[in-house]
Order: sequence, then structure tokens, then C-alpha cells
Amino acid sequence: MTSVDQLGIDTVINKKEFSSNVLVKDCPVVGRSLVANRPLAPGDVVLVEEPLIKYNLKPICRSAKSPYYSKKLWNMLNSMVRDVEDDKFQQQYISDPAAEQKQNQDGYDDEYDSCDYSSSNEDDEQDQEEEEKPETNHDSDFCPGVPAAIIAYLDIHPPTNQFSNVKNRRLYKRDDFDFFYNPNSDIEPAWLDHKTVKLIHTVTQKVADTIPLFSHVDPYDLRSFVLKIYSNAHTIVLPRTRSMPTHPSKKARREMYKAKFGDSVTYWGEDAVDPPSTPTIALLRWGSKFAHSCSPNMFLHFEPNRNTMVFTVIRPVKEGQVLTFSYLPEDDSTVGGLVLGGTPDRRAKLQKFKFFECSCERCVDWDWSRGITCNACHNPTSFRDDKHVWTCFSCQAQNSDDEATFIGEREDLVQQTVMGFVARIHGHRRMNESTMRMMEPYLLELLDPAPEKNVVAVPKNHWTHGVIHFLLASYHLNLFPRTFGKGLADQLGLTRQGLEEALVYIEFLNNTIRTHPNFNKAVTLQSNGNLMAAFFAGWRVLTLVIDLVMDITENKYANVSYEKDDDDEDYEASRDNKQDEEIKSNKQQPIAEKKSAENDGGKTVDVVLIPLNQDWIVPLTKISSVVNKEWIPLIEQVSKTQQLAVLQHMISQIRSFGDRVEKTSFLSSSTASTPP
Ligand SMILES: C[S@@+](CC[C@H](N)C(=O)[O-])C[C@H]1O[C@@H](n2cnc3c(N)ncnc32)[C@H](O)[C@@H]1O
Repeated sequence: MTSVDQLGIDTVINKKEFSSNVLVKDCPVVGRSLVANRPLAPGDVVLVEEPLIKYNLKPICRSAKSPYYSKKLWNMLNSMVRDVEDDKFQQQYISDPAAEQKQNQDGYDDEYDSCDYSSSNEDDEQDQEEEEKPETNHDSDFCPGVPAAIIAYLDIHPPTNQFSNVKNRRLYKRDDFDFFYNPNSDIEPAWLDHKTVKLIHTVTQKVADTIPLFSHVDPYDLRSFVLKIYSNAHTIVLPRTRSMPTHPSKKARREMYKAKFGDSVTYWGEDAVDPPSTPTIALLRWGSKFAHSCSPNMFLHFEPNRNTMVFTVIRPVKEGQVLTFSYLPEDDSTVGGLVLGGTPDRRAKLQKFKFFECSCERCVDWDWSRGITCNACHNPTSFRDDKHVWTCFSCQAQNSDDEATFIGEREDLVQQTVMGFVARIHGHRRMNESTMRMMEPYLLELLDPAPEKNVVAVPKNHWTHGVIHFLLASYHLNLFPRTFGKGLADQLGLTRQGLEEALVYIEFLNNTIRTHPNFNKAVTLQSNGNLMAAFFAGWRVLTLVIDLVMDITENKYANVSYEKDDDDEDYEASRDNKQDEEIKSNKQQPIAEKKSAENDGGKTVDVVLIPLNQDWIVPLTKISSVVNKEWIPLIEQVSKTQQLAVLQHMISQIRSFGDRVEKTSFLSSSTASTPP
């Protein structure tokens, strides 16, 4: 074991804690890694470090971060990557038609949008959507991207003449990059069979040979730099930079984002109130030495104000234990697809972009987020181990992949469909009207297919079952009421349905992602689960539930006294809410709660509460119980030293929501038990 001080800790901000908390060790399986030098507790900060290099994944103009960028160069590099990719794809497809389908399973982005649900008759809308496709298929922001890495290389080895005016350039030492691991085909020729490695080799050689700006570059050095970026760098999502004084309406919008924006775990900085702009690639000297785990013991966030990456412990770590974080994004922009999804998909992604077969505790455990229905006893309790054998925990029947129900084409189609909808609701794809209209019946059909279709229903313990409920909840609690009105949604029972769907999703996250099932107590393998991934994925649906409850249980007229004017259209329009009517006619008994007045310097006002709809009490109480009792105490421990503003804001919203559900359901039951 080696002390980190011996290897140089210039980039580390918390030098003292870092060198006392960790040691460098050659470990079995994960190789050279950082291990705990003493027992660590949730909330302990292991490393605060400044990136050695940082650049935009998709630069759009020449800037301090991309001084060598030009549109022409960018297009040239993208077309080189595309040519090599197309070439490779053609060769592979000619020799192996099955590879075409496999190719599409490697990523969860646009490829996952090719399923038949979008075969509606509105061609014009489809055309518009086609135009939105990015210039190259980046798979996801997780993929570090070859063109941006090639441009970033010029920061380290700048061209001599034309760019002598590039200012404030950081000077790198010759050996700055020797510290990083990369797959080296000179030592292991087998790397030449790896698709991404091969692509990087071909493109970097072509760049050095043909682009004058790179004529001074050693192709071998350029190639190993790009491979090092792929193997070691992190993606972070930064907010848009603000150079103008903030207009009050923008400030209000930022406040709204502050409340809503819970979607990027890689960016949890204190300014996380603006929507994110371009993803940024950051290479850390010491941060790159932590191993990956899909059930990690640390959580990584970026602090833009200090330009530092922070690694915080999220569960107890014993002395000597390998310190891990998730190389896969834990944020819910890839909801279900990666950290929430099945082991083969996570492993494929890590193999494709990080060049290793993941052997973390979750990947070698039973694949808990991919349960299927046993074809012998018909219970949804059959799971696959890392030897690819499906075993039913109810009747012990065993099956191979070929014999397992749902696995194969059906699973692929369901995954494509749900990820296509997720990309439209929360990703970069637009939700057009026809897609929205057919979303609900399509998803319901997946859960309960008509017998004549002769297809398997999505199994209860499969991650897509959870994500389908997340999508349905988003539809019933948000999309439908926004389009057709809250009153109609409520009248049709869709709000209650949405709350029940939200509960299914939260329970999936809690029972499968935050912890793992334990059907068979004799099974010794049991990974720890991923609290942060469950929390961030849950936030998307929680924010809808919280908004609904906080809005509908507050009597907004209680503190407003003005005479009704016959011409007051706003007043009339607001009367279509059934519950407001009931309050005004005093059918229900309001109680009061204190809250900070939003526009009044933190002054508190009395909020008059409205009893909770009886039908909603059960799902809401269950949601609140899972989140407030099982998640929040742990999240509070994690944020104890860092006090991350965004995390704090989420915690306080969830706490207020729990409080409101409790008070207004009490009010509802006391109203119900009062004789008329
Ligand atoms: C970013 S590097 C980590 C530091 C590296 N071991 C070094 O010496 O610089 C990533 C490499 O660590 C190993 N590794 C990390 N996490 C792993 C995991 N969960 N399973 C298997 N190998 C892992 C793989 O060899 C991977 O290519």
C-alpha cells in the first residue's frame, strides 16, 4: 500500500483529510485503487479536487474552454467519426445480420426510439422530430465523445503559430498524463478488437495525417490522450453562465428550477437553479483512481463556485475497503436505462465506453431489477445470476435465456418503448400531440396485453414495470391535467390513479434499487443498493406529487379579502375547481399551518388547509412514509457536512409534504366522521 502524498497531491483541496482517509492499493479485480485507511461514515468527505482538464462535450463557439474550436473543425471531426462508425457498421452487418439489432441495444438514446409506437399517421410531426436528431449519435452524455477530446488535446499540445493569442493557457507538465490508465494495444493486442478503441485509433490517425492544425501532433500521443479521457474522465452538467444582471422574472424562474431541478446528480452545485447547459468533461488526477460500482459507497458532485469535484461517503465503509462511485450517471435523465436497469445493459455500457467488464457487488449478485415470471409456477420471482441461469425463488425451477419468458425480442421492444417515452418526457426529444395521445393506452397494453395478442405482460419485478408506472404517473398527474384541466383529471379518477402509479414506482425504487429483495435468506450474496440513484429517480415523480398536494390542500382564498367584481374573469376561471367551491360554501373545516410568504422577505403567514381527498390518503401516506422515513434520514446524513443547497431544498420540500399529508388526512378523517 502506498500513501497518496508520495504520488503528489497538488490538485487536491482537502489535502490533510485525503491523505489520512485513503491509501493506494493494488486490489484483486479492480486493480490499482483507493481504499479506506480508517472506517468512514455517511457524510464524510473523502476527496475535494480541482479538475486537471475541463472542456465542453459539445462546444458551440470559440471560448476560454474551447479556444481551438471552429465550426469547420467540429464538422470535420464529427464527419470523420461518422464515416468510421458507418464503415464499421456496414462491415459488421454484412457479416452478421444479428449484429444490427445488438448494435441498437448498446445505447438508450435515439436508437431506442425506433419502436412501433410512433408509427402514427402524423408524418409532419415525425419529420420535425427527425430534424432534432443530434449531428452524431453520442449514445448519451455519458459517452465522452471523440471530437471534443481531440480538440481538447490542443490545450495540452497547442499549435505553434496561428493561436499565439490564446490567453491564460494552463501549462501542463510532460508527465501530467502518465498517471492515467488507458487500454494499450502495444501491451495487449486484443484491445484492437474493441469497437471503441478501434474507432479512436482510426480517427486520431486520420486527424494527425490530414488536418493541418494537427500536423505537429504525434498520433500515438493523441490516441492515448483520447483513450485516457474515455477511461478516466467524468461528465458534469454545468448551469448556463450568467453575465447579465438577473431580471426579476428570470430570478423567479430560477427559483422554480431550484424547486424542480433535481435531474443531474453529476451537477449538484449551489447554483443549480438554472437549467443545465452543455455537458462538460472533467479529468481528475485522484478522482480517476476510485473504482466503479453500481452500488457505490460514495457520491460525486461538482461545485462550480469552487471548480471542484467532491466525493462524499454514502454508507459505512470499513478500513481497507475499496472506495467506489458510479461511473454511470445516477441522474434520472437515463432513468431505468442504466443504474436502474438490468446488469447486461450496465455492463455493455461500461464495456463500450470505459473498457472493462464490471465486477461490482451488484453485477455479480442476482440481477434484482430484471425479475421475470417463472414459466413453471407463474410467480414473478425468477431472477438471473451472473452465470446467466434463471432461478425461481418460489419453486426453484431453472431456465436458460432461451427458455425464460419475456426475455429476448419482447424485452427489447418494451425497453425501447419505455425509453422512447422517457426521452420525450424528460430528455431531448419532443413530445408531440399524437405521441402523447397514444402513450397511455400503449403503456397500459404493455402491463395487460389483450389475450389475442399472445404476448407476455411486463413482469412485476422487471425494471420496465417500475418505469411504465413512472410514465403513467407523469401522464396522469402532469401531462393530462396540463392539457385537459385539473378538474377533468380529478373527475375521471386520473389523479388517484396517478398517485397509485407513483407509489408503484417509489416502491420499485425502494425495494429494488435502494435495497435489494431477499427472497431466499440463504443467499449470501447481497449488494447494498444505491440510495442516491433511487432518490434522484424518485424525485421526478415526487416533485409532481408534492406540487399537487401542496397546491390542492391550501385554501388560497382564506387570506384574500376583496369584493367580487362581475367582470373579474380570473376569479370566475378559478372557480372551476371543485374543492375551492366546497371551501367557499364552508362544507369543510379548514385548519391553519404557518409557511414563509414567498414574496415577503421570509415573513410567515397562516395557511388555511383543506382536507385531503379521501381517495388519495392511502397512496399518499404510503409514498410519504417510504420517502420521509426510509430515504430522508439517510440523505440528511450524506449532506451533513456539505449542506448542498439543492439537496437541502429537496429535503425540506419532502418534509413539508409529509407534514401536509399527515395534517390534511387527519382533517379529512375528522370531517368524514362528523355527522352531516
Ligand atoms: C478509472 S480506472 C481506475 C484506476 C485504475 N485502476 C488505475 O490504475 O489508474 C478504471 C479501471 O479500473 C478497473 N475497474 C474499476 N472499477 C471496476 C469494476 N467495478 N469492475 C472491474 N474493473 C474495474 C478497470 O480496469 C477499469 O478500466
